[in-house]
Amino acid sequence: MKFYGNDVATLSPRRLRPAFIDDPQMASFLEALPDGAALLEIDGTIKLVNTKLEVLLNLAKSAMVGTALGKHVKTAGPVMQKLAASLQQLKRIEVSGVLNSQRSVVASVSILRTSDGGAYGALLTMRESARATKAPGSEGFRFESELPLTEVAQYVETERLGDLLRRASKAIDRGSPVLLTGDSGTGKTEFARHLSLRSEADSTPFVHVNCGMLSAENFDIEMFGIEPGSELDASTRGKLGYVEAADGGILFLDQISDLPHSAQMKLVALLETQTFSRAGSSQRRRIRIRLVAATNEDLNALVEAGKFRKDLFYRISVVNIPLPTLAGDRELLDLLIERHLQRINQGRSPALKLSSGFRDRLLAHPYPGNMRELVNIIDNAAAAADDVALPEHFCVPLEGATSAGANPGAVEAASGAFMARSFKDLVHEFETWVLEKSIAENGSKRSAAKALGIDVATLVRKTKRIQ
Ligand SMILES: Nc1ncnc2c1ncn2[C@@H]1O[C@H](COP(=O)(O)OP(=O)(O)OP(=O)(O)O)[C@@H](O)[C@H]1O
Repeated sequence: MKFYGNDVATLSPRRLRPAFIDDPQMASFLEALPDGAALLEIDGTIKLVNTKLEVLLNLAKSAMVGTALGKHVKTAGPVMQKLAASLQQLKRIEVSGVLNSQRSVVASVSILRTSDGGAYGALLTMRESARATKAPGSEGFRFESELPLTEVAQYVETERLGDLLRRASKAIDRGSPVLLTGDSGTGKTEFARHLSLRSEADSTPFVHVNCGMLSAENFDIEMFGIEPGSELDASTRGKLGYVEAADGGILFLDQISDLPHSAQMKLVALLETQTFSRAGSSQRRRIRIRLVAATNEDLNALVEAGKFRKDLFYRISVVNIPLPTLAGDRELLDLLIERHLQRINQGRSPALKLSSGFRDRLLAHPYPGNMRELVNIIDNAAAAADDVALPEHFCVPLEGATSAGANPGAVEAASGAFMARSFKDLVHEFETWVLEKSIAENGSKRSAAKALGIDVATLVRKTKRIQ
């Protein structure tokens, strides 16, 4: 009989009991869970959803209940595809990945079974994650979840950016490296993240490495990890390197021109062989990574000057994607202003409006800091204005810091003493003053970088020069 019972369960899957789903205690149980959660039939139909899941997926309950999990793959992204596939096979799964909303999540599907083993439903859970629970804790690794939700911009895609994205994802899908070039703040990092979502490649993982934070000494350990139990392994658990963490996905090498020379050579070997050894082990491991590199330097000039290896340059610059400056792209500027305003107003009452005077200033500004600068200017105005941003709320990061009397260079300039100094020294002194002041005022390098509208890796690199 039992055998028969199991057989019936296989032929005609059991279902969640309606009384179970309709019981208000069940809904309150789901609400009490610390994660986003949904109760599913084993055919994937969503029966109950808690509020946390609605927020994570940015989908209303009414849009989910009664529909198939697989229907939401487009909205949510490949994470959902994996969950739906594992449910079809009645397998438990835990996956991490990035939703289309750019939130990094850990999600699971657990099969609910009766005591005789028959599956009658499934529980889906999802929570926002530090993507690298499996990756090393190091300053050079930017955990996706370190970006607070409010800081993750909705990606704005102009026709030009769309073309570039298509070109780059084709290259990635062919297995070719992609080099993103463009001034600071032109959106290279954001572009790389979107590339990982669009590419046919498995979009998880996406490992973002700030090369400016890798030294020649720590390169092997950070990139290749430590073999568990080897003499280098203090913890006995080993350490996962960036390369291994990126296996099957994208390794994003940001500010690649900052890689130490010896490390450049090791990177060439990695790209040529697609193999590596963990520190403390001689065993070669094969990996499949897609490389996206970014720089705001002129790599050609660095090669000429002997500061960047030619062989690495040729390896990474197969497909070059130049990102436009904001000042040179009016469509991008208009779209960014509207989207950023919408985003700010989502949690704001009364909503912020831009006066025509403020808007004129936004349109006329040259944006040396590109998109990052625009975001800062609007955020500053949102903090200063009540409901209308007026021209006096237009404040450019650093503009205030250059007023006479505020910094040593300005004091010397006023007294004429600066004439005796080289331009380079004066600029260096001013930069040192700005960086130190900002770090002291903001409490950390990361917050200082944000306040100054520069990348944290750039700030770290510049402060290294000061020491
Ligand atoms: N297409 C986009 N739509 C909306 N916001 C964007 C877009 N691209 C970039 N941003 C925002 O602009 C800012 C700068 O982007 P990002 O960090 O990607 O620039 P970057 O070129 O990598 O800078 P750096 O060279 O200094 O590292 C970020 O706040 C980012 O969220």
